[in-house]
Amino acid sequence: MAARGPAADTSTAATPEISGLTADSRQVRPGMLFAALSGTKADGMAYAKAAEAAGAVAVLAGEAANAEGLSVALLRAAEPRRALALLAARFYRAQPDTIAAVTGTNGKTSVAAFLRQIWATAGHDAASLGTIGIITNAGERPLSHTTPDPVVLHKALADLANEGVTHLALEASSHGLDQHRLDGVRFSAGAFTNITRDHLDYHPTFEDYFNAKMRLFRDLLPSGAPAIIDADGDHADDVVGTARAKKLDVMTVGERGAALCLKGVERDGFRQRLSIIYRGRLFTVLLPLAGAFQVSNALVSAGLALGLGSSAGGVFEALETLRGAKGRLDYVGETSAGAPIFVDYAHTPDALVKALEALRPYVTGRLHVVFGCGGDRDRGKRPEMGRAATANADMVYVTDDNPRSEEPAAIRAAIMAAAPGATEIDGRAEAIATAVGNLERGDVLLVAGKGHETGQIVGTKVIPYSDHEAVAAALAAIGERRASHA
Ligand SMILES: CC(=O)N[C@H]1[C@@H](OP(=O)(O)OP(=O)(O)OC[C@H]2O[C@@H](n3ccc(=O)[nH]c3=O)[C@H](O)[C@@H]2O)O[C@H](CO)[C@@H](O)[C@@H]1O[C@H](C)C(=O)N[C@@H](C)C(=O)N[C@H](CCC(=O)O)C(=O)O
Ligand SMILES: Nc1ncnc2c1ncn2[C@@H]1O[C@H](COP(=O)(O)OP(=O)(O)OP(=O)(O)O)[C@@H](O)[C@H]1O
Ligand SMILES: N[C@H](CCC[C@H](N)C(=O)O)C(=O)O
Ligand SMILES: [Mg+2]
Repeated sequence: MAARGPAADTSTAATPEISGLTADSRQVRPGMLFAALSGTKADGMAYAKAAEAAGAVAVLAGEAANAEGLSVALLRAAEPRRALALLAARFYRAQPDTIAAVTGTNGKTSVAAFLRQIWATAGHDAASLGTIGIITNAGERPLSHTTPDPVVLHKALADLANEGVTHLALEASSHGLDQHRLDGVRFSAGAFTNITRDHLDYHPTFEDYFNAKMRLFRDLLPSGAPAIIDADGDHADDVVGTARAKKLDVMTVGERGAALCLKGVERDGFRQRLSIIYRGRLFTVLLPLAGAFQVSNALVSAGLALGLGSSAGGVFEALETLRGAKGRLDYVGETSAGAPIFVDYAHTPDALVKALEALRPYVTGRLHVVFGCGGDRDRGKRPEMGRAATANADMVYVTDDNPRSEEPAAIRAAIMAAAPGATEIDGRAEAIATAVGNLERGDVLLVAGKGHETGQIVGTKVIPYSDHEAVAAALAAIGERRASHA
């Protein structure tokens, strides 16, 4: 391909053939274009010469970039991240025909997983892409980000399309939207779950966080595309306003929903019987998942499928066979006294409240929770999660999540300051073992924050670790049985 991107302004006459694209000088191979991006830690322009030495034939950079010392073509763009994304879209070309994006603080992974299952039930070759990787009818492959950088993303889209995937549900993170990782993706529909506190280490204010999410509706979805919005959360009206301003086909869902209106929910063991009005007709659905939050996620995913043309009968039938995404309120076993244990990915204050509320109906004794907070992430979440745990659980164990570069004891102390009566335990497996050992008949244990993760990030190292395995080991250690299904 020629190096001229749609948003780029070429400053030299040369238009070399480009063999590949990267924003990381360490990944440059001969013939590639190097995008010199200004990031949170470094300025990519500092690596332009290294990229040239490694064989880059063009450098994409911001408008103020200085070509001095560079002998390869320098492309300048007002928004180099966007230009890189558009170049990646042109370079890899193929994308699944139908791509739906879901944004929101919590529920993206779950909605993407549900939509993939609804489409697969309808006979489509469907996939999902996000925090738990890329999942197709044929298998799974991991990703390092919820929303991958544009080069990784567009290569994945082309691979999926070439493998025959026609329907893709993907997660749009606020970092991804803010950093233009999704620009150039041909979206057919979008959805919004909810917005509560998260990522205020990266976004200067909550308003900035909200506005980053709104890029999906304002900048990325084409006019007329379905926009499914959970109407029951705070700020839903502002999202509806943004979507209407772009002339999207707004479908609200939930108790206050106009397109899918939730009329009633009855608990049936760990299942829930839902009464839903759609186009004036009443549908009853037996959802095989626990928790009010999963009802919201099921409605958002159903709205996406319906908005994109699936039949109502097929969609509501598919909801009856949904499986939760891995590590989202996963039942992992129980003690011989019958106290069940769940692993969940709640790592925000609201998610912790919602996960504990989901389990409260099953508790006749005490609700226990083991959790920590990630290092190098929004510090304001720590006291809020401490408060959420003490207000909604009876036994609180504060331990480590992914400490990253931070001192684990300091993270725990910030949570403990807002969690009176909690027990602090150094070491996540130890905390789980203690909590499991304390379970009595009628109790329930929630292990929150790491969900599907298979490693613990300590410093820059990833140590193999899984909450599922830690629970199994804790049960084995006290000679209790582990349930055979998850
Ligand atoms: C804060 C953030 O989002 N950072 C991401 C961003 O890095 P950055 O642009 O700030 O990079 P930087 O380190 O300042 O470097 C600037 C530029 O110099 C380049 N460089 C740097 C060193 C070198 O030797 N050569 C070189 O070319 C870098 O490749 C980069 O392009 O772009 C990088 C390349 O795509 C990402 O790997 C990196 O993700 C970091 C590791 C990260 O942890 N991101 C998380 C917070 C994230 O994105 N999370 C979201 C949301 C999760 C959720 O809520 O679900 C996600 O979508 O996963
Ligand atoms: N609709 C929802 N409302 C509130 N909390 C939710 C909702 N859906 C899921 N949760 C909680 O948030 C956790 C994460 O859910 P999920 O992985 O689906 O969200 P996500 O938006 O993809 O998160 P991440 O940004 O970390 O990728 C769940 O384990 C659960 O505790
Ligand atoms: N995508 C989220 C995941 C957090 C998971 C939690 N285990 C942690 O490490 O804080 C983030 O990067 O903020
Ligand atoms: Mg996710």
